Amino acid sequence: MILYRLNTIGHIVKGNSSSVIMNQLRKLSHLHLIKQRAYVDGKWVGASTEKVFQVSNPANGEILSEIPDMNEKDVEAATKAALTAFKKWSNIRPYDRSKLMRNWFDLMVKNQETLAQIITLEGGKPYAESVAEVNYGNSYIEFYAEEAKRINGEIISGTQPTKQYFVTSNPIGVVGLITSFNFPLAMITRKLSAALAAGCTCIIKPSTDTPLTALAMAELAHQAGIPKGVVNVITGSHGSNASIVGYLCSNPDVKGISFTGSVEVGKIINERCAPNIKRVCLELGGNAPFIVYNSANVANAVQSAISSKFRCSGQACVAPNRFLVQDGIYDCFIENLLVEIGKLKMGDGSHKDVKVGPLINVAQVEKIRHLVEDAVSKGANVLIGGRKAPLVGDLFYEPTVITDIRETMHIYREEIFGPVISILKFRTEEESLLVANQTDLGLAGYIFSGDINQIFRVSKELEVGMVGVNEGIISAAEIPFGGIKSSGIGREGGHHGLREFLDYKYICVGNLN
Ligand SMILES: NC(=O)c1ccc[n+]([C@@H]2O[C@H](COP(=O)([O-])OP(=O)(O)OC[C@H]3O[C@@H](n4cnc5c(N)ncnc54)[C@H](O)[C@@H]3O)[C@@H](O)[C@H]2O)c1
Ligand SMILES: O=C[C@H](O)CS(=O)(=O)O
Repeated sequence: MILYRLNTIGHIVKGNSSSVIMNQLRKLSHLHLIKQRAYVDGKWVGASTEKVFQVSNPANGEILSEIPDMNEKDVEAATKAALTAFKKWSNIRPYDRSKLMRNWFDLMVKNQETLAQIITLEGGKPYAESVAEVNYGNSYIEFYAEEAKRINGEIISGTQPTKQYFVTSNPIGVVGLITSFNFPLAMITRKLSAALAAGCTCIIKPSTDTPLTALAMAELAHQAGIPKGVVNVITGSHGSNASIVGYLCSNPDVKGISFTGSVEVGKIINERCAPNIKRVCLELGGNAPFIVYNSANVANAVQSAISSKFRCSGQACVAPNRFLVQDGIYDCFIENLLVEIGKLKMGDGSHKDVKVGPLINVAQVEKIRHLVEDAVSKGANVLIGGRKAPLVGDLFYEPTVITDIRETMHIYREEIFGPVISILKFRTEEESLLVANQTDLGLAGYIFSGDINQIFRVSKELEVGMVGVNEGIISAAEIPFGGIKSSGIGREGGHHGLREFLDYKYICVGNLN
């Protein structure tokens, strides 16, 4: 049988690359969680067409694996499996759901190193960041394994003596979970854990660029005893995503879609779900302002800038996108920032001293290049970086600081999603708020100030879903993560995240005496 392999740039190459791939897999053989099949109805399966696509390491282009390039027929099979499983999963005792989720959590913790290696291999982020992501992602499983036991109803005391009012919370049914490339474990557990706790069954469509982590997680869910059909993972190439996700959006048996990704694709999904009035939760792009006032602790502001900006090489939805620095501490902030950026080492994330890895693909690198070149052509100044790093690898862009940003520049309004700090100087608080809110996105925002009155004033006025005050890393399993405006609909994490997968049912018992 000649295997047709659709590689990531869409060309069909005939089957003699299997030796390359098997050699690569042999090198990874200790990574027992690297899969070459998708996971449907408790079984490891290929695509009905036998098509595959390749997953590569963005640090060096090495092929890591070939996995199924699936289509609507494959998604239909997964949907049927999830529908069958829902009847039982939604009716087992919450304590039993909780126990199975706890089993999965324990296996995810036990396999932390292998999971982190897979994240670094397919996503490129430094290994230490991958370990942090595994811990962060696992905290959602732990949190919702507990929440599963506390999904209670209500008894409402009414004004009518012959009636008694009850409210129950019930799982919405089969849900589609579609996730982005940048946090391939945490973006899944943030949705999947809440959905499982609520009693829903799931069809996961991970990013085409980083699917291996999802498949590894499915293996551990299988080992944990989570029943067949409860968790399903469908994989697809860039050319297959629209049909796979379109099927999930339009099939009335799928009662909700939880999507993490770009605003552009989020809008497509929202439109596709509208005809069925399907529940949607959209976690979309950001354009976070990072405002440093004259009263700020500059050392803390600089360290926070580095930690929040260069996480995943700047490819984080909550990464600061526009740095607004007040005139009184501008020079001090810039001077200290350049010193710290000069310490950052770029390279393959599997090397322990690397702090900045590659971007995920050529499109991302070219987007960054265009944003910087456009800004420079309109008067911006590059203080450090500002160029690709071909000597390190095709997908590397140097950590960059660019100043004198103006409204006419694309970098002023667009989500950068790369290792580029763009800085504007401002004079007054009013000016900072005007610039900060001058975007149709509203996910996160950051304030660095020593004035408590200013902190509360600005926090109130910032048009975002989440505010970091004197802190650059704000995500946690207990909090309602999400944004406003075009950054999305709904929340993930905390008890708020459960509500995305639950419906209320009101029961009125009358004729009582
Ligand atoms: N708000 C959040 O919680 C959050 C978290 C992470 C990333 N993001 C955002 O995600 C974006 C980066 O992630 P990305 O590049 O993976 O996003 P993306 O929108 O390109 O892809 C997201 C998912 O949709 C799939 N997809 C791509 N094109 C599709 C199409 N036409 N139809 C159906 N599905 C399609 C992808 O395979 C992936 O699984 C950034 O904008 C970032 O801000 C937001
Ligand atoms: O990219 C977006 C993620 O949600 C970032 S975080 O790890 O949740 O902060």
